[in-house]
Parts: sequence; structure tokens; C-alpha cells
Amino acid sequence: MTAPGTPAGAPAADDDLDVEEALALVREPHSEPQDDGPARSSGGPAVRQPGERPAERHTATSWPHAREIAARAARTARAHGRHGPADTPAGDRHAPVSVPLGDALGLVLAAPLDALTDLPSFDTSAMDGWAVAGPGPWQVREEGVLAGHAQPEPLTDGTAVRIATGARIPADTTAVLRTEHGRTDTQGRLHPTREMFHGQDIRPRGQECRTGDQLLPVGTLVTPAVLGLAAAAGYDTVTVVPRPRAEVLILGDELLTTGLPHDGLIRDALGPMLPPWLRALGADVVAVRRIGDDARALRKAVTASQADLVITTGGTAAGPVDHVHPVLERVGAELLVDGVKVRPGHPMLLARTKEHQHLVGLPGNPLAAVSGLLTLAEPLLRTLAARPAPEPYTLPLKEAVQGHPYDTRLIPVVLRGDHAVPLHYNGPAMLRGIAAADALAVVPPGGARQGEEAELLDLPWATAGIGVCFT
Ligand SMILES: Nc1nc2c(c(=O)[nH]1)N[C@H]1C(S)=C(S)[C@@H](COP(=O)(O)OP(=O)(O)OC[C@H]3O[C@@H](n4cnc5c(N)ncnc54)[C@H](O)[C@@H]3O)O[C@H]1N2
Ligand code: MOO
Repeated sequence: MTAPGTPAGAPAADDDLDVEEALALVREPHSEPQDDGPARSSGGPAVRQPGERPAERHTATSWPHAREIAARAARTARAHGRHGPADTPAGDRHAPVSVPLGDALGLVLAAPLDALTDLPSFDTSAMDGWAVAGPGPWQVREEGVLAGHAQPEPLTDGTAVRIATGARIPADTTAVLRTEHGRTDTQGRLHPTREMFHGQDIRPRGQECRTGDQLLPVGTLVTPAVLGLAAAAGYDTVTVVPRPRAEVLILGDELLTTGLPHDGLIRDALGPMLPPWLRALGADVVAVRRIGDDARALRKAVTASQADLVITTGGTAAGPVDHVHPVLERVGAELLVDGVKVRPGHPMLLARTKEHQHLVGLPGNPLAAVSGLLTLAEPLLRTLAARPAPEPYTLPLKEAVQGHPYDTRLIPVVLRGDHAVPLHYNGPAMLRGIAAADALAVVPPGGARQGEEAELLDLPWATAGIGVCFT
């Protein structure tokens, strides 16, 4: 079925698109579908849009500033959390926790990783071959030495013993002769086939570290390699910054959780999308609740939530059932960001709902929700989790991108070679572009020319891989 607004000749919305086909969308001339009308995306002076909240033009925050506010809000929450009384749930919620290695991927070290042992913890053979003592030829002992065996008998000058990689070196060994560098004569004596040096192919105890050496500092992101190093260095658990807890409240009576849209009802796209995305951003998603368009239920859910971050979807604008603002007012929340000068997603908001809790209101339009997620939730969660900020980077745009006169635009792009290729289907209600994208390009007010460098926000799965980031 071709969706209304699909340009003639474009693949139908439900076609199976591989990346190349998705890229073909990029090459379409001039017919960027927007379900938002030119008046919003490229309109003239800052006249109030129909239905726009009257104060919005005055209160909307610039996109970079909104991100700073979100990060700062989290810093304040962390500082309070650490200094609060430890016996209250709020007081110790950001205190470091000890977790088994298997649960630590993606978290950040809250204590330095100091070696609990020398590495290697004993003199080790680096190769399969023979441990030898003195210059050859050598008499070879009957019993070999394998990895994991107890301390072998010492060697005497002129003797050798079969040894495996990783096995303990017998006392008085002078070198390890690799299997491929030794020859046994008819009397069973072992000869080297090339010159050897003292200590060859022996990994001495403590070569990599000594007990107590700092292997990694506080603030290191726990990657698969860090897990491996921690295990090698003797750790069963590591001390990490706890994962911030997020709760998702899905608003809207029009949402279906299964089947085809019908009778004005549509499928909920955000329920399936947000929890894994939030996990990729470092959060522990403790609940996903469907609230409908019920202000009282929303208020109860916000009041009851113990999460560090409450995410709402929809209801941010000024429609008859847009309950987010009134409920925030009702619960006495402090609005830190009320609208952001970014398209899509400008009605997004950030509020402090409790001393240790923030709420990010994502607009209901799905790509606008993604924009809110990356603008407000990402810096907030990253800071709560003490994750390092990604290094900012830019790439030249393969094509010009039309800008908004005053607002930043976030445009899904694929990264091809040295360029970012803008994707079409980037209207606020569309996920078709972002689903094929590697990153979002940050297009400043006024737009960007072909070849102009644009800042890029990587999508977590494009850089880290699903197995790494979805923990
Ligand atoms: N008079 C005005 N109307 C609107 C404005 C405005 O400034 N003045 N802003 C528009 C913009 S921009 C956006 S974005 C949306 C924000 O709307 P809300 O956050 O209030 O969201 P809803 O009205 O609840 O929904 C908007 C749209 O998104 C669909 N939706 C909602 N939730 C989901 C979901 N989980 N999965 C899929 N689709 C969802 C919903 O059905 C609506 O079509 O407001 C504009 N209006
Ligand atoms: O156009 Mo709205 O900005 O979708 O977010």
C-alpha cells in the first residue's frame, strides 16, 4: 500500500527495502515529503503558528542550550543523590554499586580497576615446544607440562621438557624452544634449529602488571574488553555507577498495540521503540505504562514513579487532550526546558518533578519523539550514568539541506565514504528515514549547502553494534 504523500515512483511504504533501496530514496529529486507543510519547516518570520502555545516563542530554548540544561540537571541530581542520607531511597540512588561482571557491560567504573594479581601470575610459556635449561642439545624428560598443571619439577642443565603455551615454566628454565624450531636426533636428544636467546618465549610473572597496579581509571566505560581484563585481573564483580532508572508513559487513546490501523486508530510506534533505545542510552527501563488520554492517570503515574527519569510520549502540544503541561503544573514540577528550537520535536520539554527525578516530555509524532530523545534524554541519561560524551564530529553533506529559518533541524542521514547522505521521509510523523539511518545530521538555522560540514549524532547501533549497546 502506498502511503498518502509517497512520491510517484518511490518504493511503496511496505516494500522490503534493503539499504541500497533505502539509499535510492536519497537520490530522489526535489520531492521531500513532509507532513508538516512548508509553513512550519521553512516559514517566514516568527509568527505564532495556529494553536501554538502563546509563550512558546519566548520560552523555547536553543538546541545546544537545551542539551546543556539536560546534562546540568543530571549533574545536580547526581550530586544530591551522592550527598543525601544513605538510608533514604533518594539518598543513595547514585551511590556506586558492585555488580557481577556479566551485568556490567555498558556501565561506567566508579572505582579504579586495580590489579588483584600479577599478570601473568606465574612465569608462563608463550609457545608450544620445550622448556630447556642451558645450551643444547638436551635430554627430554618423559612427562610434559600442560597449562593448568601444578608447579613442574625444576630442570637441570642439559635437560628439556615438553611444554604447552600457558603452562608454568619449571624452575631453572633458560628459554622455551618452539616446536617448529627443534629437532630430535636418533638418540632422542633435542637440538635447536636456529639460534636462541636467554629468556626466549617466556612471559615472566608480572610482565603486564603487578598486584595493585591501576589498570583502568574511574570513569572508564565497561566494554567487552574491560570485562575480559577485569576477569583476567581476578575480579568477579566491579564497582560501577548504577544504571539510571527510566519509566515510559505512553499517552494517547488512539494507539493500538497489535494489528492494522483501523477506524482512526494507529499503531503505537513508540512503545516498541523507546525501551530498547533507552537501554542503549544506558538506562534501566523499569516500566512501560499505557496511560491513554487520562490526565488523572498521568498525574498518578508521575507522582508514584520512583524512576530517575520519566519519559512521556505525546500530549506535549496544546490540543484538547494534551495533558502533559497541566499535569506538570498540578504536581508542582519545575519546567527547565519548555520547547526547543529544533525541528522536528519543538514541543519537547524537560521538567524536574521531584528532587531526584526529571521528566522528559516527548512529542507524539514519532520522529519528533526521536529528536526529543536525543536532545534531552540522551545528555540527561549519559550524565546520570557518568558515561563519557561522544567526541563531536562532522562530515560534509552530500546534498544541500533546507533549513528552518530560526530552528535547528535534525535530519536522518546514512554515512557513505566521507559524506553524510541526507535521507528523505524525514517528516515529524515518519520513521522511514530514521529506520534506514546511521546518524542524525544537525542542520543549523538557515540550512546547509551541499558539501558543508554538519555535526552528526550517531545512532547507538551504528557505532557500538546491537550486542554491545543493548545491555
Ligand atoms: N496547534 C498546534 N498543533 C500542533 C503543534 C503546535 O505547535 N500547535 N505542534 C505540532 C507538533 S510540531 C508536534 S510534534 C505535535 C506534538 O504533539 P503532542 O506531543 O501533543 O502529541 P499528540 O498530539 O499526542 O500526537 C501527535 C501525533 O503523534 C501521534 N502519536 C502519538 N503517540 C504516538 C505513538 N506512541 N506512536 C505513534 N504515533 C503517535 C498521534 O496520533 C498524532 O498523530 O503536535 C503538533 N500539533
Ligand atoms: O514538527 Mo513537530 O516539531 O513534529 O515536532
